Amino acid sequence: MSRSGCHQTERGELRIYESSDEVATELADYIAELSEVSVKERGFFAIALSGGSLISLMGKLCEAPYNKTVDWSKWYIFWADERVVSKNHADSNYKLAKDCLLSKVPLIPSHVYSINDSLSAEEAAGEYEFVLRQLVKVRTVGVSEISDCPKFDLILLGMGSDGHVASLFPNHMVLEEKDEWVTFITDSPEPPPERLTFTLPVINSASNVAIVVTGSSKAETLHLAIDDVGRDCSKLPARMVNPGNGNLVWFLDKLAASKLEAFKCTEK
Ligand SMILES: O=C(O)[C@H](O)[C@@H](O)[C@H](O)[C@H](O)COP(=O)(O)O
Repeated sequence: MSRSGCHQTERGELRIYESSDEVATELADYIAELSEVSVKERGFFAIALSGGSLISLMGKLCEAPYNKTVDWSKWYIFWADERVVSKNHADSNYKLAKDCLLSKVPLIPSHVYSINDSLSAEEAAGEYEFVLRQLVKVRTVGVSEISDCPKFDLILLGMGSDGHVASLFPNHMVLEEKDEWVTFITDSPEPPPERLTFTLPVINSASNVAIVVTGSSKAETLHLAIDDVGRDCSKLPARMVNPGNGNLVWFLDKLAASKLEAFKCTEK
């Protein structure tokens, strides 16, 4: 029996693939499908991106058939986290997404909501939240039924080997933030130190959250984020992603999934 495949667990749906190439293809299918459903149902597709390897995997969306079949004019693009650097800096998540995807598909430029890079971290977080509040009022971004938070059609996250998602790092006090939608940190354990990030209430109010993880260096942390390991991992950021009224899907390659119960038990 192939150890790849889908597994429904209490921590969401696990989709495990042979290679990161396969992850990229399936991820593109999944995003294109959600875009079609959201545009049909709401007239918009509000998607939030992160940084890291997930963005190059999304590059498949520039290729056929997606470049022609996706209704790019209905996409509204946001960032679940951003580094406080200028937009043309190598560390900018906006630049990464622009180079890998956004500049290669026919998006409407005014639908791309990048973070203001001329402000301090605190000011930029406040401004981004203000912008989101306006878009929620007019329902370009949906509104959650369970909180006063925005309800993104899709939030895409990667996971660091320490278990961070977006710029929510283990043991950081922003994990406790309940009121703000967008917050900032100035002491990121990974450079650059200043970052903006969606808070957990916003991530957990989305209709769909996908966490994309590849490579063996993430296997042990992924095991802690997904399996019951007999010790308290409830404060691991990746384990705190739990969209109450939405769907959580993990896109994994075999290397990242190698220590998961769901993966190992198909061997027996
Ligand atoms: O801006 C960031 O740093 C990211 O949003 C961050 O959360 C990233 O997604 C993970 O660190 C995984 O990155 P990799 O997949 O490249 O390891």
